[in-house]
Amino acid sequence: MLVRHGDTEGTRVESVEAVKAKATQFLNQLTEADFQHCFQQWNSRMERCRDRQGEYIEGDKVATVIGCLADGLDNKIEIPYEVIPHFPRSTVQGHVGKLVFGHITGVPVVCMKGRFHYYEGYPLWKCAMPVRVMKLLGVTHLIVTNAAGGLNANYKVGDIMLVNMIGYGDRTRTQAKLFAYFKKNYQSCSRYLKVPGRTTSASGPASPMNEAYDRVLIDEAKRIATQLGLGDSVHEGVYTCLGGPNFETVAELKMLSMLGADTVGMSTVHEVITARHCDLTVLAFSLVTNMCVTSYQAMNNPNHEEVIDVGKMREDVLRMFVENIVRFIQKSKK
Ligand SMILES: O=P(O)(O)O[C@H]1O[C@H](CO)[C@@H](O)[C@H]1O
Ligand code: HPA
Repeated sequence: MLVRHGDTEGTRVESVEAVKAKATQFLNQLTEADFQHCFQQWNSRMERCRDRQGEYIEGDKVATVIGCLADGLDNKIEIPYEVIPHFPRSTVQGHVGKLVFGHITGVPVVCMKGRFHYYEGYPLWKCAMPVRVMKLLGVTHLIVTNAAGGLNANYKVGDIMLVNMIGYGDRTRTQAKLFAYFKKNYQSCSRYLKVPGRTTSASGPASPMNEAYDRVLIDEAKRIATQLGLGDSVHEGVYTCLGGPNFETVAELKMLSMLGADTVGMSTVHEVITARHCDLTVLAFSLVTNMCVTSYQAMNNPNHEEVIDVGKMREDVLRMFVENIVRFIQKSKK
């Protein structure tokens, strides 16, 4: 919910109607050109955005991209994507298509019920546009979730994998190679996103995407997992995004596996690139909804219904997990 949070006047929550009116008015001011401009001249644009934002939003917000969580928010306000000017529409089965504002343990959050995928026909910049909107609304942290196929043989259906594309000690050489491979893709991805290219020296540690996934949040999420008794089912690994909408072939999965990927899906990467570009702190995790089939003989192909079912099955765990993470973010800001 767009609330004045921890402000000096002691007003924690405005009336729901007042907040809704302001949010709608604010979103109505945004034009497609605004978003295009955001991508092209980010720095100066952000100054203006900050000014606008200051008109009615103060304090810190947390955003999550996790559908089920939206249902349990306190003081919920739902804004269907259709009423938000220039917003894409959800076309994927199981993706409802609403921005939901509310609170998690007293912390103001905005959730997306339904995200946008490249395979729906949207350009990547448009798939990631909600992240820009969140930034404009004052969001500071983005918790991105996805349903994904498990490539790592140690994973099981229902497990959680905290995304850590690269770096940090326990990476293998294969994963370092994978990063080099992805770095190239980031650069071409950036072009689609209309983000000014980020160049890196051949040998340098380089791209800001190295720290895309916040180390403090990853470590805290692991600690929370242990505390919640989820220890064995929570991992840290490499997420890969392919274009979809088809599930991957055995050959593709073998290749990804050899490159060191641990989960595979069809989202998240462009959202995270965008979030980092507008300086949001990011935590991302995959829910392993199916194990990838890497044998031509296997008969158990993945399907979207299975993905939705496993998502539902793990809803309570995900909610608990995210609530604790949000609580930590809030505490760490004080
Ligand atoms: O990445 P999210 O949106 O969680 O969804 C995943 O699940 C769908 C496949 O069933 C694909 O859209 C894939 O990307
Ligand atoms: O196996 C998968 N592949 C791609 N995307 C997915 N989303 C859920 N499972 C999968």
